[in-house]
Amino acid sequence: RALSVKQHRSMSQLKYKNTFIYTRFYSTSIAYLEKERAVAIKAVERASRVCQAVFKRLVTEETMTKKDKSPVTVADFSAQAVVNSILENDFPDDPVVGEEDSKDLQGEEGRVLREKVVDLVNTATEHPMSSDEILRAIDRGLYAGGSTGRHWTLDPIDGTKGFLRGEQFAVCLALIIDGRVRLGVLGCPNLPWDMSNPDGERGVLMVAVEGQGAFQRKLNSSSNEEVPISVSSVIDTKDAVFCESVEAGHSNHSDNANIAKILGISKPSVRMDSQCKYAAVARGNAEIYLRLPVSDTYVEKIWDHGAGNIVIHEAGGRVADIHGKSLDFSRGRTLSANQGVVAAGAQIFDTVIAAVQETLKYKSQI
Ligand SMILES: Nc1ncnc2c1ncn2[C@@H]1O[C@H](COP(=O)(O)O)[C@@H](O)[C@H]1OP(=O)(O)O
Ligand SMILES: [Mg+2]
Ligand SMILES: [Mg+2]
Ligand SMILES: [Mg+2]
Repeated sequence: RALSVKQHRSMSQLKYKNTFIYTRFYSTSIAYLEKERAVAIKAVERASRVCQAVFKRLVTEETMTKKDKSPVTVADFSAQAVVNSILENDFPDDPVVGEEDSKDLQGEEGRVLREKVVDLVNTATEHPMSSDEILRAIDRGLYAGGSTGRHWTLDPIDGTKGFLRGEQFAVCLALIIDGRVRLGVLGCPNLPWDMSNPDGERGVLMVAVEGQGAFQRKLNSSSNEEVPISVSSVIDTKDAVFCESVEAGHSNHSDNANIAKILGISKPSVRMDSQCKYAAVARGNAEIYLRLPVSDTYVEKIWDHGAGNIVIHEAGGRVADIHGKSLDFSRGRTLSANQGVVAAGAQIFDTVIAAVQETLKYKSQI
């Protein structure tokens, strides 16, 4: 699985010159998820471009409100349609667990929004799509998920609130096989390429396949160059920086601050929307991601953590819930077996979980 690109290429030539023996060898152990990786990158790149176009043209005009009061824009629907139609084309048998559905785009009530979505999607697809085809593509995301077989999970825009503020958001796509995340792509259009130069070039895509490491590449670039990434080498938590949600309604800022105090952290937290927090930890811009639950009833969704989870693992980090338990992607559309999320480099991970436990124990006593 960890063969170099050169080795991959030589095996694929053998595949064409010779017969099934090589084909089988190639497909099971050499090119593990090679096609899926390329297609997922293409899909996330296209969807990211759609989101950026929407931000330029539409964000300030109009947003709509979902029942749960989260803002949903024409970009969420368009990006889901774009990714799902690319996946359908290359992997017609793969179901998708996607965040959005077409309900709000249907009938006379949905007409205005639907027309905008149709317009936008057709700027990003190779072949024009009809309105019905677009609604159907969005609803390919209704799959229930589960512990067997393969399915994708998609958050067409994670961090809608960040997107609307012109700050961080991410297009997140992951492939789950038999209940485990095997491939993840994070498109982060507003993330600076170099954090030490925040006003410089923006747009990062991170990609990870199980056993192959994590990489970043420039989004919106003709270059396919990929750079390996790894988590920070900081081993003393007092030198660490932690990141958390901007929205206090998504993660408990005061619990997060207590944990930081126990860890001896003196630097202020980095507040960032979306799975860009995983990206920041994966390339060592921050050491820890804390997502302490704000309520006992909120259940995290698989599309909010799938891609980030594998990018962190492949960059040398670990991810678990507040009890130190790995995230279980086999339960369906949600992470119903888990509560909250903690991510950090492998070397400091156990120390961070211990601080989380201490904070929670103290809270339960008062
Ligand atoms: N009470 C909650 N606890 C944790 N996450 C939440 C909560 N409510 C919404 N979210 C989700 O948090 C994610 C954004 O996280 P962040 O603030 O870290 O960027 C969104 O996907 C959002 O889902 P939704 O799209 O359903 O609103
Ligand atoms: Mg949402
Ligand atoms: Mg989300
Ligand atoms: Mg979303």
